[in-house]
Amino acid sequence: MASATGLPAGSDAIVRVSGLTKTYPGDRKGHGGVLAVDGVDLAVRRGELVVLLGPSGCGKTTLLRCIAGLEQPARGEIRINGRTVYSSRDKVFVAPEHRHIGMMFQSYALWPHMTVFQNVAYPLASLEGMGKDDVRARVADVLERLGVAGLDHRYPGELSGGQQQRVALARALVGSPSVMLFDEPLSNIDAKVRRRLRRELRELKAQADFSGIYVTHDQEEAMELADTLAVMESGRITQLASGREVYEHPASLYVAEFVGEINRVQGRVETVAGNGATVSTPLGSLPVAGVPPGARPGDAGWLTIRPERIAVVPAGSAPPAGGPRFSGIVRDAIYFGARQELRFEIAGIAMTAWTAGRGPMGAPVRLGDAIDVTLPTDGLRWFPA
Ligand SMILES: Nc1ncnc2c1ncn2[C@@H]1O[C@H](COP(=O)(O)OP(=O)(O)OP(=O)(O)O)[C@@H](O)[C@H]1O
Repeated sequence: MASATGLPAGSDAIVRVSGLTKTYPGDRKGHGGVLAVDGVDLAVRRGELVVLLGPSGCGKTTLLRCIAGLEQPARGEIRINGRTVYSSRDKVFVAPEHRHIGMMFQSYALWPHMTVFQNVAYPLASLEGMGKDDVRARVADVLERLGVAGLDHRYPGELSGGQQQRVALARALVGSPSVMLFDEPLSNIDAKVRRRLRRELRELKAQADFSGIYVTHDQEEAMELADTLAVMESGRITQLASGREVYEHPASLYVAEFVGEINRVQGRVETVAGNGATVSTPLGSLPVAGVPPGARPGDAGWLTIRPERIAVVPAGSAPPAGGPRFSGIVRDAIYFGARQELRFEIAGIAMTAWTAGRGPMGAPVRLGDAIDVTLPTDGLRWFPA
C-alpha cells in the first residue's frame, strides 16, 4: 500500500526511497504546480527488478529521474547501496555521475557522432585506474554478451533500431553499476524486436544479476520483467507486489482495471462474512469471494470479474458449477487463435469472456447464438466506488 516499501527498515535494500516528493513549479503566478511524486516509499532488493507501471502522467519517469539524480526532489531521502545520495533533511545531493547507476532512457539516445565503441566506452572514462586494454576488453565483452560484437566501428546511424537498443544497453551495463534504471527503453522499436529484446533482457538479468527499476506502461512487458510490480496512480504507489498477486488480488478497482481487463457491474454490499460477501446487482444477489477489509452492508461499488474467469458453454450443454448461472446471447465473437473473445449479454448487461480458441466454444460462434454463462464465485470481487 501507499506507505509500504515492502521491506522492513534496515534490511538488505540496494535502493531505498523514503517519503520522496517532487513538485514541478506552476506558472509565474504560482498556478498549476504539479505534485508529480507524492511521498513515495520504495525498496529494491539486491538482484530484484522492480517495474513501475501506470498510465501516462502518473509520475513514473519523475520518480526514476529523482533516483538517477536528474531531478531535484522537494523532500525525502534516497539511498543507493547503503549511501545517502539525496536527503532533504541533511541537505545531501549526489550528482548523477557519482551515484554508480546505469541508465537506459529513451531520452538518452546514443551519441550520433561517436562510434559504437566510443559510445559504450564513454562511461568507463569516469572510472579511475582503467587502462586502455582494460577498456577495450570490457567493451568487447559487453558487446559480445549483447550480441552486437563486431559493430564497434559503426556509427549509430548505421545500425538497426534493435541494434541501437542493444548498444544503449551495453553502454548502461559496461561499468557494472550496482543499479540499473530503465525508462521505457524498448518503446521505439517494432513489436517483434521488442519481444525478443525483452526476453534477452530477462535472461541477461538472470546472468548479470543486476538490480534495478524499470518504467513502462506496457503491461505485458511489466509482467515479463518484474520481480515486483509497483503500480502507480497520481504520484503514489498504490500496490507493490508480484505480478501474479497484483493480477489476482488487485488492491483497488483502479489497479484491477489498469492491470489486465475486467468486466464490472454496479453493486451494493448486502452482507459481509470474513473476506466474502453478498452483493446486490442488476444480475440479482451474488456471492462474492473477495471484498476489501472494512466493506460494510450498504456500501456502493462495483462487482468485477476477469474475462477468462467467466465460463461459457453453448445453451443446453451442462454449464460448469461453481457460481451463479445465466442465459446469454452472443453479440460478437473474435477469434485470436489461442483464445476467442466473446462479447455477450446477460440480463441486458454487456460482458466479455475469453474462452480457449478450442474447447466447448471452439466451434465457430454466430451472432445471436444462445449461451449458458457461469460467473464463478471465486472469480468475483467487489470494490468500493
Ligand atoms: N518538466 C516538467 N515540468 C512540469 N511538469 C512536469 C514536468 N515533467 C513532468 N511533469 C508533470 O508531472 C506529472 C508526472 O509526469 P511523468 O513524466 O513523471 O509521468 P509518467 O508516468 O512518466 O508519464 P509517461 O508515461 O507519459 O511518460 C505529469 O502531470 C506531468 O505533466
